[in-house]
Amino acid sequence: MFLAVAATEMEMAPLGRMLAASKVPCVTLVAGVGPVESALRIARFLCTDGRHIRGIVNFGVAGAYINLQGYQSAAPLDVCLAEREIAGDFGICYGDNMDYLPEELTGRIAYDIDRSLLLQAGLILQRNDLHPHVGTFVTVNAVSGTRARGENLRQQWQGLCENMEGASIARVAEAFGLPFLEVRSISNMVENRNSQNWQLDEACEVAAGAAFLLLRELELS
Ligand SMILES: O=C(O)c1cccc(C(=O)CC[C@H]2O[C@@H](n3cnc4c(=O)[nH]cnc43)[C@H](O)[C@@H]2O)c1
Repeated sequence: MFLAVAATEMEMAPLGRMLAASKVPCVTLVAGVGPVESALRIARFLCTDGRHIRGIVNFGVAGAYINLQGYQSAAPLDVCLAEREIAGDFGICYGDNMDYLPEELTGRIAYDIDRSLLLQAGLILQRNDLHPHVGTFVTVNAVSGTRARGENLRQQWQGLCENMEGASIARVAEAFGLPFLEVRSISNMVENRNSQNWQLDEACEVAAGAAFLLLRELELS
């Protein structure tokens, strides 16, 4: 069985309904917002729950970086699959800019997603008419509240979108030797903060729908 992880009840609720209306076997966990709480709750779960877990699927909402170079960025309610996760604000902060400490001090801050699992996930979503953006997700402790900060993170990492848990969940999955996937739907653009532009409810539905498809079809593989 896969472990499906979301940060909040709001993100998990639609998946709970979809699982209840199906026979897809899956364990779910609401792991909390932010890298510390999510890593703690997942590690505790994996150490104490007796069930066999064959992989972790992290799903939920994310903020999309606005691409200034004429390339298309992800738009609200688009589906995004992580090919790489970065602990993007673990370092030295100069206003909107980040610099990073030596790896000897911090350990790795970048996590590549297993290529064959990512390919399988992309095909599953495509087959079901969801056409995911595939790219680098940046994990932050603080939601970027200015477009300038988002632009710096985007440029630094060729980032597609940001969230607050993915890199730490990838780290936990790696420590427990579990395959890891992350799928998110865009609830907001990373811009000068305007919470009226956020489409949280709709993005939670889209993200859960994508996670359900992945869980259903990966379970058969
Ligand atoms: O400010 C509010 O009123 C508010 C209400 C509900 C949720 C929030 C969040 O900040 C959600 C953070 C949550 O969602 C992910 N997320 C979504 N968009 C972003 C973003 O632009 N930057 C970072 N994280 C984002 C994140 O994974 C959290 O779990 C605010």
